[in-house]
Amino acid sequence: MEASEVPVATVTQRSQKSVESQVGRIYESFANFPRTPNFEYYLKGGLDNSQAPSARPWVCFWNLHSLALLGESVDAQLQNNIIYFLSRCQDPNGGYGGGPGQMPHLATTYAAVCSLVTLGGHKALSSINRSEMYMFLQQMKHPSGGFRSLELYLIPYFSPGFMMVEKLMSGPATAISVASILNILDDELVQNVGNYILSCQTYEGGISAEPGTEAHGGYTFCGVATMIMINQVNQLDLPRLIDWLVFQQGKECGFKGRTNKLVDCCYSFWQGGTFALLQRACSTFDTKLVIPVGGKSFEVNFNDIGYNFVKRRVEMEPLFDGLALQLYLLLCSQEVNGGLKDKPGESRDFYHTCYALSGLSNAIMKQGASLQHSDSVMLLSFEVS
Ligand SMILES: CC(C)=CCC/C(C)=C/CC/C(C)=C/COP(=O)(O)OP(=O)(O)O
Ligand SMILES: [Zn+2]
Repeated sequence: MEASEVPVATVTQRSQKSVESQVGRIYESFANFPRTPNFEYYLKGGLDNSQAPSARPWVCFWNLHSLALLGESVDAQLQNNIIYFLSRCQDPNGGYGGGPGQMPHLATTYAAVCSLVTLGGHKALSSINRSEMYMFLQQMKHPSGGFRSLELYLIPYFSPGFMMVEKLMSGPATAISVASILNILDDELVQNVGNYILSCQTYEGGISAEPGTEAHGGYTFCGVATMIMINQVNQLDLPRLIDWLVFQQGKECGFKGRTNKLVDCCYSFWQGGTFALLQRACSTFDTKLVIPVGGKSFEVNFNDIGYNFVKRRVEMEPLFDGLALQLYLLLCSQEVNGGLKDKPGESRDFYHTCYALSGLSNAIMKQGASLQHSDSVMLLSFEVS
């Protein structure tokens, strides 16, 4: 080949190469960072506590909720052990940490409270310190309407002492549902939460973890459930939200968490459960999904949330293919030796088992049938006091 025939990279191709190598370097350095105990890390934790040392109340919740969905109970000895263990995770100033002596965190607080409510009974419920819990939730509140997950969150690999105010969508959802379950929800805690969630609804229609980021099934469930609990769900752009949601059921029949990603059994609950919430919320609108835009403020009616809401009759047609979803869950997500997994080729874990069973339970519900008590524990509240 003559020298003149050797293809010369264009300016655009050279810039593209340079960007790719920069991005490659960023990925490489991220891969070498020590993992922070963030939600995704411990969600994907393995089958035993040792792999999820900062998520032990979650391990309690995923297993208790799975057993409840299967109609099983735990024996008295195990119940006592769980109550005792969670009481050791409770901070004297309110909230629950990921293990005994760990700093309280909203996500583990939510998991601990849901575990105790699932167990039920005086001993479990009275172990929750409600007045300190209220103080803890107040401390976690941020003026933007978001909630911090931890009081101070240090990111050592940025700069020492850098303080990140973590306001992921799971913050408002866990804080508001804990307050609602414990009957300590008030106007002060609700202040600005709706605005924060509205600022997270994206151009696609789904809800993101924080403003300006990508819509995701997990955060969409959190956002919608929270808006229902604070009686502001009709402020969201619901037609657009439902449009986004229906496109998340993939051709494999399971749900994906976000556009152009792969299906994963846990979204059977996060996305499928959002349909269940919207079907109940929308059944009360006389406007049939024509939602007024802007301005109108809605009063919070704390009596119309929780178990009453979950038991509402559903008049709307199903909005996703529940039978196809059941097939995906039963044929593609089940492990031969028990447990459920994200997708074929992955291994089973407690998190996916819990949310695949929750999604399955939602998918097999008959039109108009009321939810079982155990189906509703996730984020939806009922009063315990
Ligand atoms: C109440 C509460 C605490 C709710 C949590 C909500 C929730 C499940 C958020 C999603 C976090 C998560 C595991 C994202 C997966 O990202 P990925 O990039 O690994 O997976 P993807 O490709 O499916 O998006
Ligand atoms: Zn998953």
